[in-house]
Amino acid sequence: MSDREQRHGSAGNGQRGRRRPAQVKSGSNRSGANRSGANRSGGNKTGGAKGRNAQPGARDVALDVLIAVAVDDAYANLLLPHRLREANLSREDAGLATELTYGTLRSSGYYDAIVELVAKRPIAEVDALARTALQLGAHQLLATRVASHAAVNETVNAVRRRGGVGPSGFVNANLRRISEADAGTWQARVAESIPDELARLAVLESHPLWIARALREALSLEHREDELTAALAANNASPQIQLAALPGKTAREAVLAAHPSLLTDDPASPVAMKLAGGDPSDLEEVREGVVRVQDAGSQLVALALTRAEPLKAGERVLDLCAGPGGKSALLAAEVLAAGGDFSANEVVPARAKLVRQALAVLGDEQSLPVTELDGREYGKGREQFDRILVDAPCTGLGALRRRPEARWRKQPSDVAELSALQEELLAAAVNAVVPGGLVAYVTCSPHPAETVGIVRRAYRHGGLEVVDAPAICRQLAPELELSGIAVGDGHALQLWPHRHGTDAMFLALLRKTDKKEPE
Ligand SMILES: C[S@@+](CC[C@H](N)C(=O)[O-])C[C@H]1O[C@@H](n2cnc3c(N)ncnc32)[C@H](O)[C@@H]1O
Repeated sequence: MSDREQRHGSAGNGQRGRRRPAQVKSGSNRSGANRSGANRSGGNKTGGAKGRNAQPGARDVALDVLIAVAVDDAYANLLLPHRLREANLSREDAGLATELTYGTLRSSGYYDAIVELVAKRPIAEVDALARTALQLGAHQLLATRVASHAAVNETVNAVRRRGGVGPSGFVNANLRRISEADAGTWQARVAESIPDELARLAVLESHPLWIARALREALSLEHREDELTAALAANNASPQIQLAALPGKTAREAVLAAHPSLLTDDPASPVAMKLAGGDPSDLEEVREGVVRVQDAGSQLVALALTRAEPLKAGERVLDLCAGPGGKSALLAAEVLAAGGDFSANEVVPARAKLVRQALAVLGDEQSLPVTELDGREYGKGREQFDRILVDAPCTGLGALRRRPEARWRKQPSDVAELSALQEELLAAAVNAVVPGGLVAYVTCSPHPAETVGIVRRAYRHGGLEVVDAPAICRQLAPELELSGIAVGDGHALQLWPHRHGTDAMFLALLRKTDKKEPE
């Protein structure tokens, strides 16, 4: 029976049919366990389906991608389109394979917790193929409307096609056990098995414990710890595609009017729109480069720098960490429209090339120069700027909903490494800006060590005042409910997927004062 025949229809759009579930126990890092367990399986690694002679179905494709992600650190968003093309699935089965892959990846930690309960063994002792297939089967059973018998039989068949009878027997037995209770019952059983409240929530919402703790700490800066469940849950939903109309190149209203059935306006930025469905490149304006695919939070924080006060002719604006150029395009459009000078910098040459491509519709390399320096070199020479964006390299914990496997790959040690670099980049920007000039410090992470921690240290060095970023953003996005985080003598802004429908972008706007106060 084909996937299509057996499926009663998935819950659709990446959302679960009922309640979603999740992972860990008492602080153990499932991410590490995941990979070590996977690697111990050895053998075939991602080598493809053994003895597969029929056309692969949706579950074969999903299983293939999930194993490549678990064992070979593949990126699902890169590999899946490739495998879908190879398998030549119907549109419907391609949709099912996509939902199964992303949904399983997001909730894999939770499904591991269920597998531990049914298999009565630590998940690290389950080999990679069986573990991945059990996650995939559990996802179908508990979070989609796929019929139970199809979820079990087709998943077991996919394992057989790939790995032989040994793992398929284990997968069959345990999927049958999972199928004996409904999603709510499993949720209750997993919850009962984890006494610690935060660890329980982390597992139920399928996040590593350290990330759940960091998000709770970030929310506590706004006295909103009670939003933690919503914040975690938002990372388990597929984001809607948001677009930006490039100022001076096109107007949002004109684009909205041209595509009333496809686009709606998005209140998170003055140039933002939401795409109802389909491929953004179907829009002529996207193909022309005057409308860009861009998270609305990214738009808002970039525009906060150019609109904090009116740009004057001749102002020099720098994007210090520009690759791949999303915010550069928006900033450059604003600066050129005001008669200013824009330049960008990106240390990785391949990404600097992407910045040049992103800027091409606005001007040539002479009018919009892109340098390839380590950003920490800025501020050492005499070149000065009136406004600088530091969109710092960060853990990306604010965009977990976009990369389903990312949460299992990040490590707490990444934060320490990146925060040292973030601090130096911000210091370089402060040196490179003129007295009275503005620096926007931005991360796509709400982790306090990457956000307020960095800004507070820069403020303590003296010579800065904290401009009220929430107040500026309220003017740009009056419909958003924006609270502030106290930093220095002002407030910074933290956006959230669950509250604002954007990535969790952080913004601090800093003005260099004339004289430097002693520390
Ligand atoms: C968060 S991304 C910037 C995203 C970009 N602003 C956009 O909207 O498309 C950070 C960028 O900083 C770059 N980067 C990392 N270390 C850097 C350094 N020392 N100097 C300059 N850029 C750096 C990374 O390669 C990455 O492209």
